Amino acid sequence: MRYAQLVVGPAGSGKSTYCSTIVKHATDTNRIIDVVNLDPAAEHFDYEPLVDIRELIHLDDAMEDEELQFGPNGGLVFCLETLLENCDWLEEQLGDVDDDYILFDCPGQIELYTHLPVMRKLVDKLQQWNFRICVVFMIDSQFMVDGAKFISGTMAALSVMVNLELSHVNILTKMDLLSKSARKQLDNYLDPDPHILLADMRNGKSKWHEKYAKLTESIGEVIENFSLVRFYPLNIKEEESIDNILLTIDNIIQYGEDADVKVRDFDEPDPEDNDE
Ligand SMILES: Nc1nc2c(ncn2[C@@H]2O[C@H](COP(=O)(O)OP(=O)(O)OP(=O)(O)O)[C@@H](O)[C@H]2O)c(=O)[nH]1
Ligand SMILES: [Mg+2]
Repeated sequence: MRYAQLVVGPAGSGKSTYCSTIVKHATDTNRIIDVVNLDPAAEHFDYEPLVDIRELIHLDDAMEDEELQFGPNGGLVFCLETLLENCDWLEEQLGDVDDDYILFDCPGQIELYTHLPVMRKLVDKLQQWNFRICVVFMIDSQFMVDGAKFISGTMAALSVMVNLELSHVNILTKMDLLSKSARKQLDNYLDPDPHILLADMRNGKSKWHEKYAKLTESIGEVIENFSLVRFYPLNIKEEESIDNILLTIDNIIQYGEDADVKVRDFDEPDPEDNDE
């Protein structure tokens, strides 16, 4: 088995920062976690990538090509499709290491995860290569501190879940930037209760909310009924917070459990061989 986190989410939500934070935490705790950069337009990140899509194709290649003439978003999709067409390259770069653990730092265009097929296809490839994958959907906590935004963020998370059909964790990033009062507000949502959300939105009493109160209510019920939509806060300034997130994801992809089995097998004395 091999292990992977597919780190996705809107532009600037903190994906690359998360990857470097996890790598550092892993190093400090004697683990090896590598990162693959899948953002063909990336300019800066604080980790040493194991594989970098830009070595295969850079966004500029797609945009500056006289025939292709892509804009930034079409260009990005083109780059990822090129990666899929060259998945032998990716497979070779990844190597074939048993029990390896890799974070895939993805681009920030949300449509890649909500409805385009390209990421889904990449996931299929990774699964063929024996990766057990957890999607890690990052969302900036600063955009989640009122009812309407929370519902909108939740719907985004849901559509990623439905499109990628994988184990899934939602992470609220940049918790260190929240004020005390914003933090309190957010706490009300962490175990999503649509009734709190709705009451909160009704307090706004805008014309729109009056008119669509029923719609909002139904959305609230969908969120509650799915109860899959749960958010884990991450404060990268607190080691314990990072540790909790990693532990949660490790459990989901069953990292360590198989290794335990292997150790046990190994320790079992072989009756045929008394030398070891
Ligand atoms: N204070 C604080 N800043 C953060 C945190 N995470 C990210 N940032 C900042 O937010 C900005 C965007 O972070 P990135 O990690 O580049 O976000 P990204 O999701 O990789 O962005 P794209 O790849 O462009 O989609 C940077 O200036 C980071 O320093 C966090 O947990 N706390
Ligand atoms: Mg990034």
